[in-house]
Amino acid sequence: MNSLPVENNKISRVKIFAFLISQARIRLFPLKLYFNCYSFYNTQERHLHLKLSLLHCASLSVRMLKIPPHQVAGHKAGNGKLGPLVDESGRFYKPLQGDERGSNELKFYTSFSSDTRIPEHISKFFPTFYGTQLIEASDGSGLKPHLVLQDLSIGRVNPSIVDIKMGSRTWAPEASEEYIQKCLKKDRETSSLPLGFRLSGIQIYGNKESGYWKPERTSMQNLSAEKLKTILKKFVSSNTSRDMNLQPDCAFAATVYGGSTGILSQLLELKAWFEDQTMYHFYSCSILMSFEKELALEGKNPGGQIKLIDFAHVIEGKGVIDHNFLGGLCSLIKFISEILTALIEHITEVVPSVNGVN
Ligand SMILES: Nc1ncnc2c1ncn2[C@@H]1O[C@H](COP(=O)(O)OP(=O)(O)OP(=O)(O)O)[C@@H](O)[C@H]1O
Ligand SMILES: O=P(O)(O)O[C@@H]1[C@H](O)[C@H](O)[C@@H](OP(=O)(O)O)[C@H](OP(=O)(O)O)[C@H]1O
Repeated sequence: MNSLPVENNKISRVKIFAFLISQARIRLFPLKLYFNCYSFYNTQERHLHLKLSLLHCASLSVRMLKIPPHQVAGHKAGNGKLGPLVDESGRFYKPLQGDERGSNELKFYTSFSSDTRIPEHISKFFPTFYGTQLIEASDGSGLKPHLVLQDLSIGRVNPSIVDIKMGSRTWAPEASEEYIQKCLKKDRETSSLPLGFRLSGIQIYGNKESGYWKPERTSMQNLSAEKLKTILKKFVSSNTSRDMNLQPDCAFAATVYGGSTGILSQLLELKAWFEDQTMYHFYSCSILMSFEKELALEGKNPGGQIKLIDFAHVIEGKGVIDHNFLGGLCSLIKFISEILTALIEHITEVVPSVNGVN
């Protein structure tokens, strides 16, 4: 788009007035304005009009930024802290951390989003990357660069979400000795080392009355295999958030974890790629698992999905399989498969006796 050459193209006061009026009614979609309104504008004036309208809309959307309502882990905005923000159009703004974590995550998104070697059935597991943008930081420190990502919770009303930090080891070989020691300690003290992943944060929707069950994050990180399986069962159970201490009934396991489009199927698709790809090593990356329980309650598809997030510690794979991530993924798949197998065994035990066969 060319900018308006002032000498050749004087804009009359009437036109400027008309433009200002249109700005007062700016809720109209700018393209509609561009094509339908003010036919007395010439092309260059219309281009200028469109540019200003878009700028105005951008500033409106910036004003509507808010703290993500469904964030379960990581650095959080609020109380003067720096954290991600979302807008109503479905964008998630993650502040670029000032050190190499920020530059590394930006490097990853830039390279991955234009990497033609990534098949579409794999890129769908990653948030869409829209570049970076300077926006007012949540800690009040002024304009700061943010990664602009697809908001994975957009359209969800009451999502159940779990952030699963993958791998027995959460540090990349290039990290500083101090950082390695910090991570080593945490990996040893949590389920990361023995089980290949840890639950970084979780929220489980109960029902309208009881709302969410959102336990203290640290209480979810060092679970034994048995307790971890119970949490993954609770995730897909009909228990309200007040009766989470009761035995989970796995009422929605089949529709959320099972089926041809369910979470297990998606995990297996991801595993097949990890068994082959040697381009990246995803240290400290998370799988975000979510679904909408109310849809399951209504007998509809609850939209179980997995997405990969947090790429601050991703490094080049240099032709080597990412055994660290793959090991964690196989372990997670085993947990979910066992939950589904137990469900099938339970049904085959119960159904014949109901029919009087046994
Ligand atoms: N694209 C996204 N859309 C919606 N929610 C997201 C998105 N990315 C992250 N989140 C939410 O934010 C949380 C933290 O994300 P992320 O791990 O990227 O942040 P972080 O501050 O780097 O975390 P950490 O401190 O663990 O390194 C996730 O658990 C999830 O709830
Ligand atoms: O070292 P970094 O890159 O700055 O970020 C930390 C890292 O992602 C840890 O894995 C995370 O622990 P979790 O397993 O709890 O997510 C920790 O959260 P914490 O500060 O809340 O412990 C983060 O601060």
